[in-house]
Amino acid sequence: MSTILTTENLSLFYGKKQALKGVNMSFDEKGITALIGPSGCGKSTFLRCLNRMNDLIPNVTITGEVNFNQSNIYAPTTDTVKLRKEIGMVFQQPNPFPFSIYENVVYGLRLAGVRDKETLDAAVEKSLKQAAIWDEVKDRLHVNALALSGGQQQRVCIARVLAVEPDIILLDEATSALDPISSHTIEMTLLNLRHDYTIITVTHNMQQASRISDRTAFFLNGELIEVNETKQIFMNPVKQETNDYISGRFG
Ligand SMILES: Nc1ncnc2c1ncn2[C@@H]1O[C@H](COP(=O)(O)OP(=O)(O)OP(=O)(O)O)[C@@H](O)[C@H]1O
Repeated sequence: MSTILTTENLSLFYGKKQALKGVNMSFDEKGITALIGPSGCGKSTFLRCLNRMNDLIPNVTITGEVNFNQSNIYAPTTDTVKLRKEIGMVFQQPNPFPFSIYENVVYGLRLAGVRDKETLDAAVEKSLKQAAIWDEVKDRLHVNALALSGGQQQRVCIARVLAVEPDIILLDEATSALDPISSHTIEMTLLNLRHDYTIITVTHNMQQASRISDRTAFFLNGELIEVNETKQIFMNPVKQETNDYISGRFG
C-alpha cells in the first residue's frame, strides 16, 4: 500500500497557545483513519491542517510539513482551491448551499468551468449514488437542498465533495449532529467509500471509530500519542494514556 499523506513535525499555534505539538503521522491510500481523543486535544485542528483550512483563521502559525503526493502543501506555490478539491471536507453541521440538490452537487464542477449538461448530469447521478442518497432524491433534484432532513443534507454534502473526485475526504464529527438512523446511514456510506478513497474522520464516538475505521490515532494535549490498526488500539494499546482513555478513565 502506498503512502498518500504524511505530516512531519507539524505544530500549530493559535496566537501563543500551542494546539499541535510536532505531529508525525502518515496515511496510506484508501481506508478510514479515525482521530480520537478528549475535547480540546487538537483533533479538529490537525484535520484542518491537512487541507489548509486553518489558513482562514487569524493569528495561526504552523510549522513543519504536510506532504501530499510528495509535495509540501504549505509551500507558497500551492493552489489552495485545487488542494481543497483533492482533499475535500465535510463538517459537523450539514452545510448545503441554499440551492437545489443538483446545483449543490455540481457546484465545484461549475467553478472548474464544466458546462456540458450530460457531464454534469452524469456527475450528479454518480456522486449521489456514491453518497447513498440517489434513490431518495432522484425525482426531486431541483428542490432546495435545505428542504431535506439533516441526514440527507449531510449526504448531499458528501456528494458535493465526491463530485470533484477528491483523493482524500476529511470529516469533522460529520455524524454528531444527526439522529442515530441518519448516523448509521452515513457510516454505511463511508464503509462503501473506503475502498476508493482515503478517509480521515474526527469522532468523539469511540463505538463509531471501532465500527468503521481501519486505523485509529489517539491525540492528547496536542500530541499524537499512538496510531495503529483500530483493533490494536481498542484491544491492546501500547501507551498507558491510550488505555486510560479508551477504558473511560478520562475524556
Ligand atoms: N480558532 C481558534 N482560536 C483559538 N484557539 C482555538 C481555536 N480553535 C481551537 N482552539 C483551541 O485549540 C485547542 C484544540 O482545539 P480543537 O478544536 O482542535 O480540539 P478537538 O480535539 O477537536 O476538540 P473537540 O473534540 O472539542 O472538537 C483547544 O484548546 C481549543 O480551545
